[in-house]
Amino acid sequence: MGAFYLFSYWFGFAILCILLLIASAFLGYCLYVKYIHLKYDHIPGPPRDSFLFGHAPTMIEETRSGRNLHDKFLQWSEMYGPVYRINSLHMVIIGVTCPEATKEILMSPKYPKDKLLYARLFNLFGVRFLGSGLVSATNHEQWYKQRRIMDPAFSTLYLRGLMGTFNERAENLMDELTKLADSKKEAKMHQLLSRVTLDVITKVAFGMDLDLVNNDSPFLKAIETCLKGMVANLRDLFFQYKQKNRPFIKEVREACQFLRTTGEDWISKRRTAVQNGEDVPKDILTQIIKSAGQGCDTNTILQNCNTALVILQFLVSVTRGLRLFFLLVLKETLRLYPSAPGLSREVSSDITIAGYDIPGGTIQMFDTYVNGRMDKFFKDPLTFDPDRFHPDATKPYYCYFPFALGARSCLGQKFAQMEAKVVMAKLLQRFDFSLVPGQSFDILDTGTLRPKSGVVCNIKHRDQ
Ligand code: HEM
Repeated sequence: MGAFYLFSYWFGFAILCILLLIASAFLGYCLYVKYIHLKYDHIPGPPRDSFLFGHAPTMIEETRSGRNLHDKFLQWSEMYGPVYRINSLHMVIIGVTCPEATKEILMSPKYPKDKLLYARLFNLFGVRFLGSGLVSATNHEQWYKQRRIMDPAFSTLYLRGLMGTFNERAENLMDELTKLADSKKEAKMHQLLSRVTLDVITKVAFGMDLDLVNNDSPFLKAIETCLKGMVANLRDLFFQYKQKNRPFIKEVREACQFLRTTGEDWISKRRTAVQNGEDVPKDILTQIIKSAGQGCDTNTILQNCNTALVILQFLVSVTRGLRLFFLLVLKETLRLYPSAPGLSREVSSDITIAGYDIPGGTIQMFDTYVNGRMDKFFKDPLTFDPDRFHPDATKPYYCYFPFALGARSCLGQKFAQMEAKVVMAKLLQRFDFSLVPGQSFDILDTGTLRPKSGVVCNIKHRDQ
């Protein structure tokens, strides 16, 4: 009996000590959060939803209810000025719409991509996702090594040689549209364009004939699922710990694994073929394997191929102004509907932006969607006017960056433009489009932005 009492006494004591420890750790953490608030509260910002979670509940709710989070950032930028503060736990992100700061920070390699966001792309719920590929590498040396390997495969000269493939894939889409126009059936343009985009990259980059315009492929679903998982994981720090998300997390892991093994398989077959001197397609993968030489492992190539595939879900919304001059239309479309609107950088030392002293160690966030819709940068910002980008018009000054800026700008910019040019030229020459009533210009925020109602169109042959 005595032993039992003694055990209960010590057990109770141990529990009490543990509780006290947890309480003091929590108190210490709260004090730290308070210190962070004091350190940054001279920077304007919306009222926090809660002491601990800061603005995270608002952001999670925006995402959960299907609204575009970037509209919230736009609202905050308009209310609080060129720099505003977002808190979440002990972390602070500064939203910036000051052109001088945008120029300084995005154009200089001195400010790396931030680890908080980009390191979360390394793994997705425990399965390797983008690794330290081009988009997600935060270490400059590591990034530079890879970019040097990838650059030649995305040069204008090299891409011009792939024009035949661009054309051939775009023709598949035209055939499908011809069928729809003949049978007077509606065309789900967003879906079709997503498919042709992926079709082009898998052919141009990996020499694969998936013909996604006419066939379903687990590939499409896997990429969609990974993208969804990526956004959920980025926007809600506790997403993976919530019981109700378990089935979805399992799906994401499987999708990630599927992309990885498929990519590994394609790459290792091609490496072997190149090493054996076999006749291989003159595509981007061959170019990368050759320029990487022996020093580049499958992993490095794979993580960049995965990156490219995920990125290719970015789609230009070709809903308006189809008959206007191509490049201006494309630029104006990306002003209002940028596919990848947000960028962030880590600023390790103190900096002054628009008169506000910002302590070192913060993350600065730049948003081309927000800038593009502010009337301090673009007159009547919601009016679609391609002439804003006319060569004679004043160029936007560091307030327009749909392909990012500086060294870390989009590697695939020329690729995307070339592809859009081929597809749009064919579309314009051959068909007339009218939106099916009920379609809106609303945006679906899935990390990348896309048209919410799918751009369903009635199409007619142009000569009819
Ligand atoms: C309309 C189409 C596209 C848009 C709007 C776009 C936009 C962007 C943006 C904003 C970034 C910077 C991302 C960040 O810093 O987090 C980026 C990076 C990148 N993009 Fe694109 N992109 C497009 C198409 C493509 C295509 C077709 C490819 C490849 C085939 C591609 C490959 C890349 C790569 C590899 C990076 C990382 C570059 C680096 O850090 O060195 N993109 N893109």
